[in-house]
Order: sequence, then structure tokens, then C-alpha cells
Amino acid sequence: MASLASRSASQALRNTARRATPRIVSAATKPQVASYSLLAKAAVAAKSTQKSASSEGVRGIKTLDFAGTKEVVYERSDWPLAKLQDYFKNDTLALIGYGSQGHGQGLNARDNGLNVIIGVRKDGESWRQAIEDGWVPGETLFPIEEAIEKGTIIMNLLSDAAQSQTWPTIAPLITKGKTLYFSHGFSVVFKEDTKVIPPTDVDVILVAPKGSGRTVRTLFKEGRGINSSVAVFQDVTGKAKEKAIALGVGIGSGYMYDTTFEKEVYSDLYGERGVLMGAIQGLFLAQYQVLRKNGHTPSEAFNETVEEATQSLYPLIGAKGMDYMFNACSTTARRGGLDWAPVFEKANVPIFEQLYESVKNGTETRKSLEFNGRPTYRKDLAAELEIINNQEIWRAGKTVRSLRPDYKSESE
Ligand SMILES: NC(=O)C1=CN([C@@H]2O[C@H](COP(=O)(O)OP(=O)(O)OC[C@H]3O[C@@H](n4cnc5c(N)ncnc54)[C@H](OP(=O)(O)O)[C@@H]3O)[C@@H](O)[C@H]2O)C=CC1
Ligand SMILES: CC(=O)[C@](C)(O)C(=O)O
Ligand SMILES: [Mg+2]
Ligand SMILES: [Mg+2]
Repeated sequence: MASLASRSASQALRNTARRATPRIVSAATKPQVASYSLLAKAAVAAKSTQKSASSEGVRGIKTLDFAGTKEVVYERSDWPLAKLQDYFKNDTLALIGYGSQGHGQGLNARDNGLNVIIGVRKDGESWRQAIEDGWVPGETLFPIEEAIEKGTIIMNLLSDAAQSQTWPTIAPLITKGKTLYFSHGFSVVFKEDTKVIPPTDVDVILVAPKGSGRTVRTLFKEGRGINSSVAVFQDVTGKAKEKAIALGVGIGSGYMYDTTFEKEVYSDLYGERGVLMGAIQGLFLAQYQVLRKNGHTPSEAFNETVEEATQSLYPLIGAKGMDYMFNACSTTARRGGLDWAPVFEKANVPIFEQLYESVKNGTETRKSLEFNGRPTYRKDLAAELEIINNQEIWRAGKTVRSLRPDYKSESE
């Protein structure tokens, strides 16, 4: 057993070693010839440039080769804490809204030593949550309009529906000299529906963490950082991009890649409806149902669908890629996975095409604005999520998780 296991592990390792190392080119030393050895040398040069750049506080932008396409990335190491704090020393970050992003971004920016205040509607759920996290009414926690008046950088982290609803009230408060920041292209891109049209005399920027606000916080606390995209919609000061990157570091990003408001919102709405949330729930459920119909126990069906995925195989994809995960499984599994992947791909492409179109033509936006704009949005969403929670698959999952040695009560 042991020797078999170690054999397949070492094979996986060999396969990994064969894979091309990500290629790095520094902007300063961009080589003209894209040969592996030149690029590898450039990588070393880029690393040393980066080191001295961060110690001298000079910005170094890196161009990386993403599977044959060169893209610029911005790293936290370019913004040492002292430089970051100095850059924002005259600013007040007024973070409006305290959902999962408000929580993650606000606490990270505060821990990074920036001046942060929170603006939410008084005595709502978020107000209560903010107090719990140590924001103090009258000092660092204010009603929305008051916070915007006090802030120089207005970080609009209300729900997308609320950004649209509150816009007529808050727009006049976003005066010349302030900066308007979003974590989603939604409001600005779908302006026909949201009616959010930024004033023409302020910088309008975006930092969109590519993950839940919960992990924006936990990754920061672990000393890592969430990956974020960064974009400029309007640059009146000439400093919009630099400010966006610095804010991205301030809120706890590890690295940032370039996007536009439009590309961000299209990809984000698509991804969350797809593989990140909608498709994965649909796929898990479909697989589980067929197992149950064929007489498998809930325990077996759950383990073979969700537990093994999240606890064993998917972390391997996260660590070293898809082929690594395949190589860490049996040859039998590899044969079958290779055969069935194209079948699932073919079946799903039309659905993904349909989804992208539904995002692009604004259907998804309008649904979200209507539903999440209701005063009862929290209750209504909770009711539908309760249906998922009550599905047999997820009820079975609770028992499976309770058997983990490190199990802790899930009631908090
Ligand atoms: N969640 C995430 O992980 C990610 C979110 N984003 C984007 O970040 C932004 C914030 O998202 P998220 O943190 O999830 O927030 P939510 O969508 O959960 O919105 C919550 C906030 O909106 C407020 N709100 C809702 N309705 C109203 C209203 N009618 N008037 C005033 N305030 C209202 C809530 O206050 P109250 O408690 O008083 O109702 C709460 O503070 C969005 O643009 C989102 O797309 C980007 C990346 C990831
Ligand atoms: C977490 C994230 O990036 C999402 C799924 O796009 C969102 O919460 O909107
Ligand atoms: Mg997202
Ligand atoms: Mg999203």
C-alpha cells in the first residue's frame, strides 16, 4: 500500500517538475527574444530589482507570462507599510456598507494603519455588526451621508442594489477632490438600469477582490492576501491608477491584475453564477441524486460527491493544478476522468454561452436590482437558502462533517 502510494506521489512530482515554470519578465529589462533561458535570467533579475525596489520604496511593475499572454501584475511588496501609510496620511477612507466585503476590507485597512471610517444605515444589521467589530459610533462609525462627508476616498461597498437605490442621495456628496471606489463594475457599467453616473470631476477606481470578504480577512490574517483585479473608470488627477493599486494593497490584496469595469462585472457575474456557486451546486446535486436513485446511502453519496471533492481532490487542484490532481488519483480514475471531461465540457458550453449572454445583456443585473432592492431582501434570500440547507445532500453533509476529528460546532 505504502509503496504504491509513494510511487504515485513521486510520479505526480515528476510530472509537476516537467511543467514549465511561470516565466517572469521585468518591465525594466523586457527581453526581445522569448527564449526560456533568457526569460529565466530575467526572472532572477526581476526578483533582485523587486527586492531593492521595495526596500527603497520605488515601484516595480512586473510583466508575467500567463500561458503565453503577457500581463502586468502589481504586488504588495511594492508598497511597504510605511510607504502605504505615508501615501494615505491625509486621507480618510469612508467605507460605505458593511457586508462581507466591508468587514474584510475595512478591518484589513484599519490593521494596515490607514484612517478608516464606516458608513451604514443607523441601527440596521450592519450597524450592529460594525460595533461588534470595534467601530465606534460617532468616532469611526456614522450614518452613510455623514461618513461620505467626512471621507476623502468613498469606498462604495453597499450591496449592488443599494448602490443604485442610494445614488440620488449620495451623488451630490461626492464632491471634487474626493475619490470614488467600487469593488464591482456593476453600478457604473449597467448605468441604464442602476442610474449610477459618477460626477465627472472625481477619480473613479475599482479594486475587486476575487473571493469572499470572509477570505479577504482570513488570508490577510494568515499573512497571505486575496488576489484582486484593479481598474480605472475615470482619471482626473492623473493618479487614479496608482491610488487604486495602493488601495488594493491597503485592503489586503496579495497581488492585482488589470481589468476594466466592464470586463470585471461580466466575468464576476458569470463566474459566481457558474462554477463558483450556481454550477457547482447544480452539479453536486445532480450527481448526488443519481447515486441515491441507484440505491446508494446518503453517507456514500455525500462522500463520493462533496466530501472527497472539497477535502481531498480540489485542494490538490488549488495547490498544483489539474494534472497534479489527476496524477494523484488511480490510473483507473485518470482513464475515466479523461474520457468524461470532454462529455461534460460539450454539454456545458451551451449553458455557459447562455449565461454569458444573460450577463452581458443586463438580464442578471435587472434581476439582482429587483430582488435585492426589496426591503425584505435578507429574509427572502434566507428563505431560499433554507431550501438548499434542507436538501438531503446538505443535511447528510452536516453529519459527515461532525465526524471529522477537528469538528467544531457550526452554529456560530
Ligand atoms: N461578497 C463578496 O465577497 C464580494 C462582493 N463584491 C462586491 O462588493 C460590494 C459589496 O458586497 P457585499 O459586501 O457582499 O455586500 P452585500 O451585497 O451583502 O450588501 C450589504 C450591505 O448593503 C447594505 N444595504 C443593503 N440594502 C441597503 C439599502 N437599501 N440602503 C442602505 N444600505 C443597504 C447593507 O446594510 P444593512 O445591513 O443595513 O441592510 C450592508 O451594509 C458589491 O458591489 C459586491 O458585488 C466584490 C467581491 C466579492
Ligand atoms: C466572492 C465573490 O467574488 C463573488 C462570488 O463574486 C461575490 O460575492 O459577489
Ligand atoms: Mg467575485
Ligand atoms: Mg460577485
